Amino acid sequence: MADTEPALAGIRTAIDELDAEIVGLLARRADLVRQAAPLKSDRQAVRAPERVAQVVARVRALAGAAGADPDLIERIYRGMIQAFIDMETVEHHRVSGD
Ligand SMILES: C=C(O[C@@H]1C=C(C(=O)O)C=C[C@H]1O)C(=O)O
Repeated sequence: MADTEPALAGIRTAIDELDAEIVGLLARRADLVRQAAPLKSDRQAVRAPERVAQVVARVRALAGAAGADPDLIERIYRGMIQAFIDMETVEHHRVSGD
């Protein structure tokens, strides 16, 4: 069997480069989500399920256009948004005491 190590190393280098971009984008997204916290009335408003549905529908369409699997992208987004909701809930409690 051919030596697969160089190919795997190349893939991992490319993944590392993308992760640097993704983390930068996630930091910007987290900052925006944090700014939304004081604008919400209560915990239900923090969760905003109708907005989550809107975001998921939009990224599924973007995934399709980009040649990615919409189901995979939805799973990633639902996990990410839940983490942001947890963070926003802590921030909402901090600023409103609710
Ligand atoms: C940032 C918001 O708050 C929450 C986080 C969302 C997100 O990460 O996209 C979407 C809706 C809310 O669950 C918002 O209401 O827009």
